[in-house]
Amino acid sequence: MIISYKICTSIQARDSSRSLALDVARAFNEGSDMVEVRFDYSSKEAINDLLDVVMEHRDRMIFTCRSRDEGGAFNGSEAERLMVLKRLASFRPMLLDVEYKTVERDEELYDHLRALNCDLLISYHDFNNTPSRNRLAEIMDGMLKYSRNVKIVTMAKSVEDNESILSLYDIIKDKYKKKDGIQLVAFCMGEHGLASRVLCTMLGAPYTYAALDKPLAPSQLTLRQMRMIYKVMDENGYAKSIRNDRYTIDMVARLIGSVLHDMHG
Ligand SMILES: O=C1C[C@@](O)(C(=O)O)C[C@@H](O)[C@@H]1O
Repeated sequence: MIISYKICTSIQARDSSRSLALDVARAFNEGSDMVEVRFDYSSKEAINDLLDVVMEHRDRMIFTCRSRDEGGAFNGSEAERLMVLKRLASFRPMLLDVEYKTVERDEELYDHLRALNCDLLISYHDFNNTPSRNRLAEIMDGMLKYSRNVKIVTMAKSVEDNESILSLYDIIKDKYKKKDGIQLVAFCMGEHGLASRVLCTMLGAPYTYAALDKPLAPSQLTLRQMRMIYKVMDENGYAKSIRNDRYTIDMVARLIGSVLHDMHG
């Protein structure tokens, strides 16, 4: 395999620890490199039991409890959500995903999480549109003050939005040094953004996201679909010709369409 890519499968932690354990096992068996556990789908009472069953894999896991205003499903107050985040951090997963907006407005939370020595993934989600390239770069610079691990996921309204979001990888290369160790995951959601979900890892993202079955975000592909798309790209020698331009994005979008068609047809 020439194309190097990693996939993080997003899993909803609902209240049954047994089904969470089964889903996690399935994701790893089906070739997922990492798992994102979405604790915003569980009640706060269930969290300890759920943590028990994922503990052994925590060094390959991203934990999060996403706020409702960034696409999450948490059913308690904001104070309760912050308590959950602190609890999750105390288990020291590979990364704890916390929204940029949350750490920006709550320095105390940020200091607390840092004091627990938990590596943070600072995230930004926009479910309405994709800001301009300049605005995306500004957002990313602000996020980098909090962690070297950052994630920006926005809604694509047009094919051009893929180019905007993927331009962040060039900015990282031009503006920062390798030794800064910045790990950026940036892609678009929505049907128009599918190519960026696949291309991001080929342009510098350490991993992309996939669903186990049902998508947890607009147009999230499944782990099986993602793996098949990369396999076909590899077999057809795509690695050589990958750039962030309209031609590549259209080519990859067409390939995704035909792979999905063949898988379901
Ligand atoms: O930020 C992301 C990416 C995502 O929104 C997606 O579109 O694949 C899925 C979320 O679970 C994850 O936290």
